[in-house]
Amino acid sequence: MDSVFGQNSIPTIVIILLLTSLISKRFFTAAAPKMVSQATIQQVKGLIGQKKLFVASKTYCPYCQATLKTLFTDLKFPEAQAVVLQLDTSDDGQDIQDALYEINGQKTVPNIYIDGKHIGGNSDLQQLNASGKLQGLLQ
Ligand SMILES: N[C@@H](CCC(=O)N[C@@H](CS)C(=O)NCC(=O)O)C(=O)O
Repeated sequence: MDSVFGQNSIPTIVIILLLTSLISKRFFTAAAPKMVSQATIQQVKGLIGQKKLFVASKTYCPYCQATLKTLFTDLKFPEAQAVVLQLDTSDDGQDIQDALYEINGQKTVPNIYIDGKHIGGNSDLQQLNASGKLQGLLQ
């Protein structure tokens, strides 16, 4: 019985499969996060644990400004107890952002930690503040 694909169907199917595989590999490779060295990941983990508060920020980011205002202006958290990194103005900012993504799966800034515990972004911080829990965490 003839195949529904007709003659030469097998080579055609093989070529289609190969092309599909090549195209999808290209897409998935482009979407995959950049590889970060273990050394950078360890360095960033060190920065996260260095002080009570860690914020990875960008100077132009309105969510970061809101977070910094809440922490340092409204709640008067002492700047000396915080590590605040401005990723867009530092040479290794992109590496740090990639490492943070590897560590906690968050791609955006601000990327906030308190006592080495991942808080999340600005919306998470504002929720904690609105619920009255943030001040306790910062004590
Ligand atoms: N829902 C997030 C929004 C944060 C956000 O969108 N940040 C932007 C900068 S303003 C960002 O990180 N964009 C990607 C990037 O800069 O790599 C939050 O509340 O923190």
